[in-house]
Amino acid sequence: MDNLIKIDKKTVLERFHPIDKYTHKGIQGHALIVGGSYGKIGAPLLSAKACLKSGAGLVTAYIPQCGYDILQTGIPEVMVETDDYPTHITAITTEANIRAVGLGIGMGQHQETQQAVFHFLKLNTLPLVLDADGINIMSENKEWLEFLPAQTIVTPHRKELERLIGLWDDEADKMKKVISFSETYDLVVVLKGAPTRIVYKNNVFENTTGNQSLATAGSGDVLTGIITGLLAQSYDPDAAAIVGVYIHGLTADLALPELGYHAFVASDIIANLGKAFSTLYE
Ligand SMILES: NC(=O)C1=CN([C@@H]2O[C@H](COP(=O)(O)OP(=O)(O)OC[C@H]3O[C@@H](n4cnc5c(N)ncnc54)[C@H](O)[C@@H]3O)[C@@H](O)[C@H]2O)[C@@H](O)CC1
Ligand SMILES: Nc1ncnc2c1ncn2[C@@H]1O[C@H](COP(=O)(O)OP(=O)(O)O)[C@@H](O)[C@H]1O
Ligand SMILES: [Mg+2]
Repeated sequence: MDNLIKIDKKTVLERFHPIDKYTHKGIQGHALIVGGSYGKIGAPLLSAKACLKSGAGLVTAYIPQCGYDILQTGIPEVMVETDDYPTHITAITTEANIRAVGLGIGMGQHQETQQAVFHFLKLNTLPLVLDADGINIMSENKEWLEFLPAQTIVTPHRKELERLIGLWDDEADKMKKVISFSETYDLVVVLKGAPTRIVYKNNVFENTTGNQSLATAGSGDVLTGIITGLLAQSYDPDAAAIVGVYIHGLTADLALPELGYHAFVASDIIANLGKAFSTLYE
């Protein structure tokens, strides 16, 4: 592919914003993570934690009631707003001062949740990351794609991509379809996999970090949190996606000597975020 740009340390440093000595949490930005359902509260927990540990100044998680104690205990630094319903999301309310939203992880696709997404999208103008059930709900209601703000980031894995754009013949056909989809709706498409590729405006970026340790539950939920955290820090959406996938993959490379391929879990991505970001200051 002739327009392919490798995401290496140099590409990332061209887009990375070191944290200013005199910043404060207001400047670092307030992110909102929306997701979770009964049995899948771990997804917004992992995502919100990763978001905060990627430099966002404040993080609020919007979850169903059943996740309240889990979130507050699992990560006390994150603020929590709960839906009126116990097991799934039925409305999505955003507070003032939110700068970026990550939506869909562990959320399920209940009919009431789909309606909540519809009403949210009709009013929302904030930068947005859509993952997991956020993507699946758009696949069920393709006419809602029109409501996505310009440069919304979507982060499908292979199966989610298939639901969103339909089947492709081969790799070249897939890339052609994704480029056309990205242009039609002005989306930054993060094609998660080995390797992860990012498609935006006819540019294709390919990540150089990461390994098979990332094939573990919740690793995509963590990526959504990282990218949303960068968006809240006012990164351009394509830059947030590029820096986010590089740092996410790097955590697995840094952890490899200690954890190997088997014992690495999504929480280890979060545990290694500090080391990964620190390499950008060397
Ligand atoms: N602890 C938690 O709360 C977790 C919640 N999760 C949530 O569970 C929901 C379902 O997500 P899933 O992705 O598991 O379900 P999906 O049904 O969307 O995707 C999984 C299916 O896709 C297939 N597949 C094919 N190629 C794939 C690829 N490259 N990567 C991943 N899968 C591929 C798998 O074999 C499987 O059949 C989402 O809302 C997600 O956020 C998961 O992230 C797991 C952890
Ligand atoms: N073999 C692999 N090599 C590199 N990265 C991988 C591999 N398998 C999975 N990943 C990464 O792990 C993440 C998995 O995301 P996803 O399937 O959404 O997980 P989940 O929904 O469980 O959170 C993606 O960022 C993907 O690129
Ligand atoms: Mg996922």
